This record gives sequence, structure tokens and C-alpha cells, in this order.
Amino acid sequence: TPDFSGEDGYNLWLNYRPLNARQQQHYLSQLGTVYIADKSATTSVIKDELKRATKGLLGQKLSAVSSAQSAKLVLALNNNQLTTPLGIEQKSLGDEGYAIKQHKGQIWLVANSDVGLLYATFDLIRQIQTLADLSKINKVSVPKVKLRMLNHWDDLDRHTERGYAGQSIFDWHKLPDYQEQRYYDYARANASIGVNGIVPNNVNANALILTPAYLQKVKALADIFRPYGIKVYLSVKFSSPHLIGGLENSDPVKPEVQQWWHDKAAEIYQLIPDFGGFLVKANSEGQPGPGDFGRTHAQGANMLARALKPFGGNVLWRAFVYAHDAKAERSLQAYNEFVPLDGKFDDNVSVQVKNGPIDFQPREPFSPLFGAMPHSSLAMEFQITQEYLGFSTHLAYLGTLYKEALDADTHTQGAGSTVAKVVDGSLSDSPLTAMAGVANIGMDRNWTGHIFGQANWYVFGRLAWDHDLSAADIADEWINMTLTHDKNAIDQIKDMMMNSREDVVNYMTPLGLHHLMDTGHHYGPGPWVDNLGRADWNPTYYHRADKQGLGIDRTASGTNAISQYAPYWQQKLANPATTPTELLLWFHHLSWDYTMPSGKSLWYELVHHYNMGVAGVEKMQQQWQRVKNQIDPNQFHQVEMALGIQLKEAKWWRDACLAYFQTFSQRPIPEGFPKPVHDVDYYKSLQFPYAPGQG
Ligand SMILES: CO[C@H]1[C@H](O)[C@@H](O)[C@H](O)O[C@@H]1C(=O)O
Repeated sequence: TPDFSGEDGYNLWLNYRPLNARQQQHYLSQLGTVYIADKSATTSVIKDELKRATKGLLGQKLSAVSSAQSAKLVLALNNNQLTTPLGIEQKSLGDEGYAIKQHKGQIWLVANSDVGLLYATFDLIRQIQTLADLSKINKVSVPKVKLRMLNHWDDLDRHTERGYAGQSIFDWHKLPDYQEQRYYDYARANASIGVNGIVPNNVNANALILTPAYLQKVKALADIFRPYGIKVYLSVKFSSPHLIGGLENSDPVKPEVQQWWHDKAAEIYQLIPDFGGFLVKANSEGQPGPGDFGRTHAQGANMLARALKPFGGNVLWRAFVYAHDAKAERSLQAYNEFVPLDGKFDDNVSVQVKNGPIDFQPREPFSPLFGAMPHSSLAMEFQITQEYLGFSTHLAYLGTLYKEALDADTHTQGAGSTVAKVVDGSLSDSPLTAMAGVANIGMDRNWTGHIFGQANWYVFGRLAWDHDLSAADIADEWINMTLTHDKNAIDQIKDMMMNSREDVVNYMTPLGLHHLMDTGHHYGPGPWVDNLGRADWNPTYYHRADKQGLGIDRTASGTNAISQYAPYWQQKLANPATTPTELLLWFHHLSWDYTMPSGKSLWYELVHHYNMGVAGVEKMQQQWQRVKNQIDPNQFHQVEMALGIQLKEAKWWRDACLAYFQTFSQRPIPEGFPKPVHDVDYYKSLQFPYAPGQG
């Protein structure tokens, strides 16, 4: 019988539910005694975690023995002569990689650093949690990307921009002296998936973070996170020299401005010798930047990079820019601004690019910047928090979204030039590789609001470590570790997860539609919104519905956004017949009667897709009911309630969008599909209640 421990989700995938007696016996016979050669703060973390995991999973902790010979499980640094029998090439493991090998009846965990051993430990624990066979284990694992970071959009007053799981976990008021247990548990969770950098404050930055009182608080966090292999970075406001330094302005070419940043860097490194660096949102959505002084992004980024360089710090400079007065259609703007700067960034700068050219929509094509800046380091920025995918009430597993973006083939250097290869540096030898995820974490008891939101945190870390893993395999791991070992239940839940994001795409923005959400909160549908302060905030700017048809023409006859892609894609995307169906209306304005690959009309397929989305949620509900007996009742009920909301809101999206588009198409809802319950004015008049995490 399954063990229901009243798990409230706080312990995430590290809840270490007991295995059955047979399994416990089995693993204890393989791992009963342990020897750890190294002694450091990280080693203590390793010992604690092993203790916790084996007590929970196996019912008892391993007994420590005083020599490697007498141990079943041996953890050793590669520079130690103990490891010679394994013949593991030291270089191949790098700073963070590790090996796990069965050797003459022992299991060896080997790495070049104690943090590598910590990662190995978490891997070993995961093997047990997923009931893997250790008898012939022989694996080497090395991260493909160097900086694997969470970006918190958390304000200093604990409001979280686009966060739907409660207040920020970072309690700036009580820091530095009050150190929450939560910080340690957060660090454990991150280390367990290989996250090695965190930015605790919002990219819409508050300059106060760089004042001495706040730096003491940052130091306290850095000290807590260090043994877990996690470095702290900060989002900084470009105008800080002016705002808190008393300088006349923050023009990056001015010697006194440069000096201010040098001094600030020195002050930070005095407190935090392994400080990670700065994350910057500049000249974007009202944030200050080098553009305020007629300087380029490269000038701004390099000035900060040079201040950090003597201490080993890095700059993550965001490419999410679109200007108020720019004439170009919004999806073109980041490329227009950044591609001319290729090769001009210092080697400790990475340009951090959102996966798509607009803004974390349920589906976007890959950003054309990937592959277009071969002489610069490009970091991937994913959103883990579901700003546009139903906040923390809708179940949307993002593993499939991340994989779609990473596996996309840019064709910039021939077939096989995937986005992943740009990001991991294998295509162009970038000196600084990075992947960032905008965190979905808050003070909710289960951290992420929706229990399945935990899977999105998990899959982000796993893919940042190794983008070759599959979304399905990671889902499988997560379910085993978090929810159940029951084979049938795992299959049902995995199926729910693997289809969930496509369901959301279908009931919100099918066939390449995007940016249809209502203004401000970004939650429900608002395709009719056309009166905002700037044109490119209006959904009408993106869907261009009219009597003739639907979609935005981004071919040469329209905004020509396709010109930013490699010739291979330009050719395909120029023609609706060779454009991937799921991106059709992203690139084309097509008549309501346009014949789709199915032989049906665009209008028919639009209605069909919206209904598929709703049907997908109904299916998830049925699947969830089937696993009831295998899931902790508390968690079961939470997800059940959330799916109920998701179904209501999937219908809301479908009906509101179809009622609205029907005013243009002037065509009946095809036979067999339900008609929107109300007319469009009703949906327009709905007042959406206050949403958390608003901008
Ligand atoms: C932090 O600001 C956010 C803003 O809230 C959000 O609506 C949009 O997705 O992107 C911005 C960004 O990525 O900078």
C-alpha cells in the first residue's frame, strides 16, 4: 500500500518517502556502509543529505566506516589516490562533473570538487528514488552549460512580479541575522538539480540592493548557499551611480561612473569573494540603460564586465528590448539592436535571450538571435513562472516547451545548428555558457502554488545540466520522486504532463496566435484590447483579425520578420504551405477559408483547436481521477480543485476568443462544436478580480 504521510509538498522531490521493505533491503545490501574521504562545509551537506535520504527511503541511515576498503559506498575526490583503481580521467569531469561507478562490489562517487561530489550524491539518491538498478551502474555526468541560474523577479518588499505562489521567499527585512530554514531547503532543492547561481532580486531592479545595508543581507544569503555550490548574482539598475552614488549621471563612458562600478565591485567582493556578477535589464520597458546617453548595449555591458573582471564576475545582459518609438514590428527589435553588436561584448558577458522573439507566450518560434551572433555568448532565458500559461492554477508541464526551443534547428550553420548548441557553446565556442529560468517560487507551503509547478522548476534544472535528456524521462523521474512509484499511475500522470502544454496552447493561442491575453494581469482572454498606451501592447497588433482573415503577416509582404532567420527558414516561412502548422498565424495573415493541411478551412481548424484544448483538460481530469488511490489525499485534492478551475477557464478562453473572432469571420461555429455561451460583449465586460504577481 502506498505511504501517505500527509505530504504538503514542502519537501518537493526530496520528500524521501519510504520504499517497500524488499526494496529497502535490496539497496541497504548495496550501500549499507559509507566512507567519505573529504572534509569541508560541502561534505557536511553531503553527509546530512545522505542521512536524511537513507533514513527516509531505506528506513535507516548508512553506517560510516573509517576506511574505503571496508565501505560499500565510497565518496572521493579525484585528486585522492583512493580513486586510482577507477581510472577516471580527471580532466573529463571538469569542475562540477562526477562519476558513479560500481567497482568490485563497491559503489564509488568521484569528482574533482566537493560540489561535484554533492551532485553525485543527489544523483545517487535519485537512482534510489526512481528504483534504478545500481548493480552495474557506470556513469559520468558533466554539465553542458556553465551557469545554471534561477532569476527571481522578487522585489525588496517581497512582492513577486509575475509570481503566483505567494510572497518572495527572501525576507530582506529580517536578513542578515534571521536565516530561515527555507533558505537551506531551497539550496538543497537547487543543488539536487544542478542549479548553481541565483539572482534573488527583480530585473526591474531597485538600486538599494547595492547599498551597504543590503549587501550585508546578500552576503548572508551567499554564505548560506556557498556549500551547496550556489553563487549569488544581483540584478542591478544601470542608473545606480546616479541614484545611490550621487553622481550627476550614469553615462558608461565617464571615468567617474566606471570608477564607481569598480569600487562597488571591490566592496561586494570584499564581502562575498565568490560573488557571481550582475544581471541587467537595460533600456527596456522603462528601465535605464546606456541608450539614455547614446551608448550601445555593448558599451554598457562591457563597462560592468570590466569592473567585475578582476574578481572573476560575469555580466548577464538581457536582450529583451523593444522601444516605444521603434518603427519596426516588435518581434524584430531585439535582433535589430543586438546583431550589429556581435563580437563587441567582453568574454565575461553573456547576452541573455528569451526563448522566443516576443515574450514567453505559450508557443513562439525560437528567437532569431540564436545563431545570429556567432561571436558572442548567448544565454537562454526561460520562464518557469507561468505568466502566460495560467499562473499557478493551470497544469502546464514546461519540459516540452523547453525542449521544443532547445531542439529547434536554426540552420545558421547548416542542418543540426540547434538552439541548444548555440547555448552550450558547441556551435561557436562561446566563453560563457548560461541558462536562466525565471523562478516560480514563493512562500506557498508547496513553494510553487500548483504541485505540478514543482516539476517545472525541476525540469528547468535538469535540462540546464543536460539538454539531451528528454522531457518525458524527466517527468518520469519527477513523478517517481514526488508522487508515486505505481507504474499505471506514472503512465497516466506522465501522459497528462506531456500533453498539458499543448492543451494550454490550444485553448489560449492555437495555430501560432499569440499575445491574446487581457492587459495588466496577463491572465484571461482579451483579444479585443486595442486601446493601450502603445500599439505593441494590444492583442489586435498581433492577431490582425479582419473580415478577410486572421494572423500577422511577417513575410516580405508584411513585417518581414522572417528575414531574420537563416535562408532555410526564410524559404519555408515565406509560404504558408511550408510553415509549421503550429506557427501558421505567427507568420501569415490567412483567409478564414484558407485550406489547412487537414483539408478543412482555417476557421474550422481554429474552432477545432480551441475545442481540443478544452477536451485535453477534461481528459486530464479523468486521468487524475484514475490515480486517486496512489496519491497523497491532500495533494490529490489540491490538483483536483486546480483542474476544475483550469477546465472552467479553458472554456472561458475558447468561448471568449471564438465569440470575438466570429465577429470578423462571420461564419457559424461548425457542426459538432459547442457555440460560445455568451456573445462577445459579455466576455469583454467581465471584470477580472485582482491577480497576484501583477506587473
Ligand atoms: C520583469 O518584467 C517583465 C514583465 O513583468 C513581464 O510582463 C514581461 O514578460 O517581461 C518583463 C521582462 O522580462 O523584463
